[in-house]
Parts: sequence; C-alpha cells; structure tokens
Amino acid sequence: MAATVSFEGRKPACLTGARVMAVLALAAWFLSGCASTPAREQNAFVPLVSHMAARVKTADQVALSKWDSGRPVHDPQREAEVIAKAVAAAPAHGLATQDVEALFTDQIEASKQVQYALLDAWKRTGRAPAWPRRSLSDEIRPELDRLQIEIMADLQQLRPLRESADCGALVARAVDHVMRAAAFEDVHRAALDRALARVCIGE
Ligand SMILES: O=C(O)C(=O)C[C@]1(C(=O)O)C=C[C@@H](O)C=C1
Repeated sequence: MAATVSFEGRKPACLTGARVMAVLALAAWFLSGCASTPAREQNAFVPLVSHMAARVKTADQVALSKWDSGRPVHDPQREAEVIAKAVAAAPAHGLATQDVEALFTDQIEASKQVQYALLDAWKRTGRAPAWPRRSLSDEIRPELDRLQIEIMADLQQLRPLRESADCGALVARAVDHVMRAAAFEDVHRAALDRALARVCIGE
C-alpha cells in the first residue's frame, strides 16, 4: 500500500491565520514596489520617462531625414545649441547646470544610438522605410525643443525624488508603464535606458 502523509491531529503550520496574513502583507509590499514610497509618488516618474521616450522615438524621424540628406548623425553645432539652451534654462527650474548638461548629453547619446542602429539596418537592406517625410529643421528639431521644455519642467517637479533611495525603483516602474503603452522595439528600449542613465542622483 502506498504511504500517505497524514495531518490528522495537527494543523499544518503554513495554514495558520497569522502566517497567511504575514504572507499577504509581504506580497502587498512586494507588489507595491517600494514600501516606503507614498502612493501619490508611485507614478511620479511617468511624465519624465514618457517625454524621454518620445524624444528617443523622434530619433526614427531624424535618422530618416539623415538617410535622405546624407548628413552625418553627429552634428556638434546642434548638440552645442541643445545643451546651451537647457543649461540657460536650468536656474529657472532650480537645477544645477552640470546636472542639466549631463542629462541632455544623455538624451543626445540616446538619439544617436537609435540613429546609428536604424541607419546601419537600412544600409544592410539597401533601403529605408517609406514613412512620411518630415523636415529636420522645420518640424523635427522644433519637436525636440518642445520635448526639452517638458523634460525640464518634469525635472523641476522631481528634484527631491531624484535624490531619494527609491529613485531607481520608481524609474523602473515608470519605464514598465511607458513600455506597456508604447510597444517600443529593443533599440528604443535600450536607448531609453541610456537616456535615463543619470536621472537618479547619489545612487
Ligand atoms: O538634430 C539632429 O540632427 C539630431 O541628430 C538630434 C540630436 C539630438 O538628440 O538633439 C542628436 C545628434 C546630433 O549630433 C545632434 C542633435
């Protein structure tokens, strides 16, 4: 006869009420992401990550315009303009100029990462997608300028949280949220990580 395990006469320890409560509490803590972060702050980084993700995605259009024009990805003059504009706006947003310079250097690097990846892929197949064309100077760069203003405003709001111990977890949570909505490809996801590299301070 097969041996059976009987609990007769004693309640299995794992089913006691106190233990169930403890497991549920632990699960709630785990699912909430960061136990010490108030609920209203759980999605605090979503606007910043959304705007940075939109900037990353705009690199598709930049790459296409460069494919058509043959202009190089790296445009040092434009980069200097982007950084100078952000640095000039830093004091009004309560941000340190070095911080803003680092953050927008990262945004530019993320854009170049996408551009090089797409242009290389298009070179390999010998053609670029048939997306509608947009003017770099009249449409795409003004859009990047608008996103820059949004990102600066987001950074102003997030000043204390960027220094908190929960920053990394909150950014990761926001990335998950934005990625679910945006259906990004791997190239954009990797570039977004690059863009976010120096968002958390003092980790
Ligand atoms: O405006 C361009 O030409 C871009 O490629 C965009 C961008 C940026 O991210 O702002 C990225 C790389 C260039 O070196 C300059 C600027």
